[in-house]
Amino acid sequence: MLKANGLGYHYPYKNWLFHKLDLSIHPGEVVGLYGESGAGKSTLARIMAGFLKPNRGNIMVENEQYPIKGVHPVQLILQHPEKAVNPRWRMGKILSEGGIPEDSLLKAFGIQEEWLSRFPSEISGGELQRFCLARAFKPTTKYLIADEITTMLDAVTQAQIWQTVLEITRQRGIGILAISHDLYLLKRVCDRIIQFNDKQELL
Ligand SMILES: Nc1ncnc2c1ncn2[C@@H]1O[C@H](COP(=O)(O)OP(=O)(O)OP(=O)(O)O)[C@@H](O)[C@H]1O
Repeated sequence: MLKANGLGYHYPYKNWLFHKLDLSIHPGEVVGLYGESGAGKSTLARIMAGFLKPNRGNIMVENEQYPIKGVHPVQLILQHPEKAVNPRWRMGKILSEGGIPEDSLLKAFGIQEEWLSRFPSEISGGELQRFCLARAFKPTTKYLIADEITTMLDAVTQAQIWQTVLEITRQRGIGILAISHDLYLLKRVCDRIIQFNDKQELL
């Protein structure tokens, strides 16, 4: 289980974004996080993925407390995949960073051989997001934090990507925290949805 207990975070000299937040995701469960712009969703995403230390509270993944040593079992996927890749590397090198993904993953995401020799600027945003997802599904990955991962994509690509993500996570028992301000999307893909309320606490 991925479990956050009493999390609190504020940026320096700012008010608390959240101050006593409990959240748990079971293996294979898809949990939606819905909230208004600026509520603190992306900040929470970075904390859950271990990139940012909370001011209070703690997080456990499979009974191990953060910070995690070695390859992180919780992988973060961002809205803008271009921010998650080295623009000077070709896609083949980006993909194999931290281990070469299985062929079945590349096939599932429809990643074409010819894209591997291109730079990130030479493929579309949707194609780049497929690479970032394939890279995130390492053998050690247990949870995915999906922060508005299809917001910038057209409806058809959005549906294709989510279908593939859900197929893989179901097969592997991977849990997802799906963050979005698109309640319609969350209702389609999630087992349950939680939201920040006026007091910036989870309902
Ligand atoms: N590095 C930072 N330093 C100070 N304040 C920040 C920093 N990053 C974000 N903030 C502020 O913290 C608040 C929460 O930001 P965050 O990006 O987590 O919200 P969000 O719910 O993901 O919003 P959106 O849906 O618009 O992406 C915002 O008011 C934002 O301006």
